[in-house]
Amino acid sequence: MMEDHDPKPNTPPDTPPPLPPPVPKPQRPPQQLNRKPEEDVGPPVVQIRNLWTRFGRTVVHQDLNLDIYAGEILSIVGGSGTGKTVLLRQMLGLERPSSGCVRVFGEDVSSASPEQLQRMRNHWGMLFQQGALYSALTVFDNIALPLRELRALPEDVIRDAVLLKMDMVGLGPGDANKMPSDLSGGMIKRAALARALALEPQLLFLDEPTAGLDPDLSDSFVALIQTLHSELHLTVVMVTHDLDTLFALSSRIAVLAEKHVIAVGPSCDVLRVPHPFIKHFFLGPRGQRALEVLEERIARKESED
Ligand SMILES: Nc1ncnc2c1ncn2[C@@H]1O[C@H](COP(=O)(O)OP(=O)(O)OP(=O)(O)O)[C@@H](O)[C@H]1O
Repeated sequence: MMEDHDPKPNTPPDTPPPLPPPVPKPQRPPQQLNRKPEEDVGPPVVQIRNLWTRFGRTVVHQDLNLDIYAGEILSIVGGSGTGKTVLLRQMLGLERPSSGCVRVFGEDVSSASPEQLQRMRNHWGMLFQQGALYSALTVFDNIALPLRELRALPEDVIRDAVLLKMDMVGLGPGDANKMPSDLSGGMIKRAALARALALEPQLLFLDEPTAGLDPDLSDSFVALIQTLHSELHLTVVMVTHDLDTLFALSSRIAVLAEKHVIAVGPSCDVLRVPHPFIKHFFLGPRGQRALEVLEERIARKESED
């Protein structure tokens, strides 16, 4: 999708023109990757414009721009300290940028009042890496919390909604009264995902969703996210260091380096950007292994289709 359209030579089919000598493709400057997917996907769900973040004299983001479109899974990657978490927190309205703006569903999160933010948050869900569940509440009460906070729903409606969400993430009614300390790592993630989905959000934020899971649990959690993403028509914004998760889930990847987004696009396009971080992150031994797994998955899917 990233290449410009080559004009077709206007010659009759029986007289093919001689093949020109191969011309090396010019390297695209990375910022040219920063454009929307080709299909008509409407206005961005998340729009970040000219964003600067400073902590004292430290500049973390410098004139950062990023658009996230409906229905995609956009993953943010970058080296340690490049500001991925801060950016996620700014999208959630938990931190304000020093300047610039972050719009979610067209509303400016960066200047919203606490009341406006609360209303906006009812349209998105968050799965945090840590502190996923309240340890003093049962699984049921953790998932019911966002519904109860609305102060508008009767308990029987809440009960049905919670059990439905538990079923969606693969938890049974027998898990409802368990405490978080009784759950395995994979079940904690599933319960936290159920809570993130409690208000039926259109937008889901995931911070390191598979961190701390062993490879099998990680694979099944990735498969669950894939299923929910397509069944619920979610837009997903994810921060992850895990290359298997990244390649398996991402529609597009945004790479943070040098204080801004140096490339954003499908993984195959981002991998071609000649930047030292991209080479190091994606094309080292870990990246090669994850790519091989991805290629196997694609080949398997193609042969099934
Ligand atoms: N409240 C704060 N006050 C001062 N500096 C901060 C604050 N929050 C974040 N930072 C700094 O901003 C930079 C970006 O932090 P952030 O946590 O977003 O990085 P990250 O890309 O998520 O890193 P990692 O991959 O290691 O989690 C870091 O240098 C961090 O120390």
